[in-house]
Amino acid sequence: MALRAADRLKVVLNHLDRSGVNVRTSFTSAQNLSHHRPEALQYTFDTDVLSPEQRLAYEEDGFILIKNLVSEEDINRFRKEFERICKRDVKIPGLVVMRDVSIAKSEFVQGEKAVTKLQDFQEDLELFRYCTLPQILKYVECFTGPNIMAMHTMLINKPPDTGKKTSRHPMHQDLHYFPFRPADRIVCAWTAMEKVTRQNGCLVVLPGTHKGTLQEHNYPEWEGGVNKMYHGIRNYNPNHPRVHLEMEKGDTVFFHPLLIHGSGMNRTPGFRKAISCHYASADCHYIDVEGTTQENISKEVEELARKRVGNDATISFQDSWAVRGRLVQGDRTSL
Ligand SMILES: CCCC(=O)SCCNC(=O)CCNC(=O)[C@H](O)C(C)(C)COP(=O)(O)OP(=O)(O)OC[C@H]1O[C@@H](n2cnc3c(N)ncnc32)[C@H](O)[C@@H]1OP(=O)(O)O
Ligand SMILES: Nc1ncnc2c1ncn2[C@@H]1O[C@H](COP(=O)(O)OP(=O)(O)OP(=O)(O)O)[C@@H](O)[C@H]1O
Ligand SMILES: O=C(O)CCC(=O)C(=O)O
Ligand SMILES: [Fe+2]
Ligand SMILES: [Mg+2]
Repeated sequence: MALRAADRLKVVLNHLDRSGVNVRTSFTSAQNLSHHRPEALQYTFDTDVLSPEQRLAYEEDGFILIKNLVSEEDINRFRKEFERICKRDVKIPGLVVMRDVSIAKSEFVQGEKAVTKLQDFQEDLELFRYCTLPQILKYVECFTGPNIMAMHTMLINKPPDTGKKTSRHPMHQDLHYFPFRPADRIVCAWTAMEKVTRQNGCLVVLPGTHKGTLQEHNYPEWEGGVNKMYHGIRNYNPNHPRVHLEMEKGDTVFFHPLLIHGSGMNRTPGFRKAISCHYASADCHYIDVEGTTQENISKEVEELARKRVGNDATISFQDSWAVRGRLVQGDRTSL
């Protein structure tokens, strides 16, 4: 019988360990992204944080769940700040408050009940504290190396579904939104702000899909509507094995930007909150997405930027990321 890939990797590791070859990728190679790394471990660095089993699991699955990583106290503080923002007690530069499409386009609902997502909270000192938590960065470093940029921040407040199924997030790869590479030096940290279950629309992931390529994305043809920029994979295969990531408050999943994921609708009367940050190595570089599958999202982002800042200034897709990115560890070498 064929060995599972994870078992194959274990065999490779054991063999290399016994033969005295150093298989533990070091920060020396992390700093130089083009440096040769053993093929056995392509996605992680050894920083004495992930066990060999955890590294193999991430290599194999493209995600790893760490239980109880963020304290109750911190999460309660993030929740308070979210409430302050929704009540408009604070005005944060650059922050986007997004309402669910089915609510925004029909009823008039005020306050946090209308808010589906906060995006770009990098200027909010309290929420941005999430991105700098040492226990998060300790893990992030295993994927990005030591120079770390917080590139994209979100607080997701998945509302009870209105009946139109708009609370779903279609299956996608986050890399679709990012004009920087290499993909393996990007990681998302996603922390449950309360218990998340299949009932309230937990994350759904397709393990191993991080080993594939970036797929074509566009708006799914959903009768009840789709939220702005919620692109989904065009040829989504509903038969691929799925994992529902049920998590407790404070549990954190780290996942690769090519991992196909989404979330189902919220069938409960409560809101399902999560806070997340996408990190990238500061050594990553911007790419031109013209003529690629990312051209549609880049046009959409540039269009939205034009609406916000007016026609005179042009903000490119790449610029939109460069202005939001914040250094959280090491040196801002490139991004
Ligand atoms: C790894 C990354 C993965 C992702 O980030 S996926 C999601 C990324 N999504 C985004 O970045 C979207 C950010 N959202 C926004 O920019 C804003 O919320 C958005 C959609 C422009 C609305 O801005 P507002 O300031 O609320 O503007 P507004 O109330 O005047 O509405 C303007 C027009 O937009 C519509 N709208 C509002 N919320 C929407 C929604 N959720 N989905 C789709 N359309 C929506 C609204 O009906 C209005 O349309 P119209 O002009 O009247 O036809
Ligand atoms: N046609 C589709 N195209 C893209 N993504 C889809 C499609 N249908 C569902 N999804 C996505 O698949 C994931 C799972 O959706 P689903 O509604 O089945 O949730 P679920 O939590 O698995 O619920 P259930 O318990 O009913 O299976 C979500 O990310 C959802 O948005
Ligand atoms: O919290 C969720 O439902 C998933 C959100 C997500 O994957 C995203 O915004 O990229
Ligand atoms: Fe995502
Ligand atoms: Mg389902």
